[in-house]
Amino acid sequence: MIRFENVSKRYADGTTAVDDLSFEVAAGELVTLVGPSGCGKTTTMKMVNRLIEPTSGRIFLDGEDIAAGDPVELRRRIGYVIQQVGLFPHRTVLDNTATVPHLLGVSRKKARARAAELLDLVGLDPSVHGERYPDQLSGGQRQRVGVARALAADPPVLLMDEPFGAVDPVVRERLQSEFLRLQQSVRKTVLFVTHDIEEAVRLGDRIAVYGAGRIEQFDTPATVLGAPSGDYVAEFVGADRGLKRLSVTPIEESDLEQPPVVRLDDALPKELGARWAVVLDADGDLHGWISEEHARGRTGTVREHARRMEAWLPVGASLKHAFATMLQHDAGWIAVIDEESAGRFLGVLTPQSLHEALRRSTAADLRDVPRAEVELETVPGS
Ligand SMILES: Nc1ncnc2c1ncn2[C@@H]1O[C@H](COP(=O)(O)OP(=O)(O)OP(=O)(O)O)[C@@H](O)[C@H]1O
Repeated sequence: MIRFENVSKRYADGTTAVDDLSFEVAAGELVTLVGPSGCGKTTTMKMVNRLIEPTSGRIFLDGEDIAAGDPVELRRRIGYVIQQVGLFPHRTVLDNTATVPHLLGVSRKKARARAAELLDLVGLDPSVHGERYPDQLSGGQRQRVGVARALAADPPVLLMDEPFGAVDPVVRERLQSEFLRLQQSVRKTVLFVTHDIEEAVRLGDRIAVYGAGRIEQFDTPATVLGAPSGDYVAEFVGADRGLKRLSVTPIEESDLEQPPVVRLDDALPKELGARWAVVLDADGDLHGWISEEHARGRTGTVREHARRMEAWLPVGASLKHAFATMLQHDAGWIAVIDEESAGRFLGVLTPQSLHEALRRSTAADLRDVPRAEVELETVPGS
């Protein structure tokens, strides 16, 4: 969808901002450009919508060399979100969002109706926030309007330059989750600039890690974290990259252990055969758990002695989420269920299997990377 071919940019004062850059972004892919200040991320992005022209090399959008066409026409196909949102101060939020489609010839009524839908999509209530002016919104709400406005003309490509940089960390995390959810439904081709590695890892299908004017590594978050291409990337992603990797590795069914299982309506067994067992209902759904200590010497049914399960997660949740849940409930294991099939119990994850899962994902992602270059950190407590 977007292809850079040997692109360089030298500014008039001799600064080489981007040096012989070649990469490709697939349709519907979200690529984060991450790196320290001044490494050329913004320059890269602004060459895509021709706010900056390259000194050499070519950029293709959907197979067409962008230098050949009209820049205004080009920008209609590209949404642009920046940190200083740039909303019109004297227009309401709804009008701000409807402006571009209206300029493109959509009737005012239709443009406003679409704007209301988009505000809703980014988590703003059009009937409440739509009639306000930009200075009557919080920073996070203004950023949401920025995203809604960029989507208003339904462009296939979105360029986002530190869009969540100006808000506090809690709001930023919320905006990131909302944006990820939104991207799942709109599937735009996105270039997203950030200097925050956490943000890059969380949002990117792939990450381009920049050194001065060049991409040092361009790969999935899991691979960048599991096998940094060299000292520069290793240092940039941070010494805690093993922990960061937890957040990009989902729990898979094959990671799970199978503990003893008892049914709710069974008679209490004499021995559980383990320190604890999982309790399922007649449909195989998770009910809770029972401990050997609690069951020993007692009679009756499992139901009378079972405890409710607090620590559980759906399959597909991240290993980080699993680890956090274990800590939160002070639990040595957590149950994993299949939400798609109404909560069917699949198995449990322990610190041991969590560590194994991390190893498994590293091995799977890094098939082509020599073993000696793969670094893993152990999970604390395992
Ligand atoms: N108009 C310009 N004239 C001269 N040099 C420029 C110009 N714009 C940017 N530069 C330089 O080009 C280099 C890359 O700048 P760019 O804005 O692309 O970096 P960045 O990675 O986006 O940085 P930041 O994270 O700080 O925004 C920097 O050294 C910058 O000083």
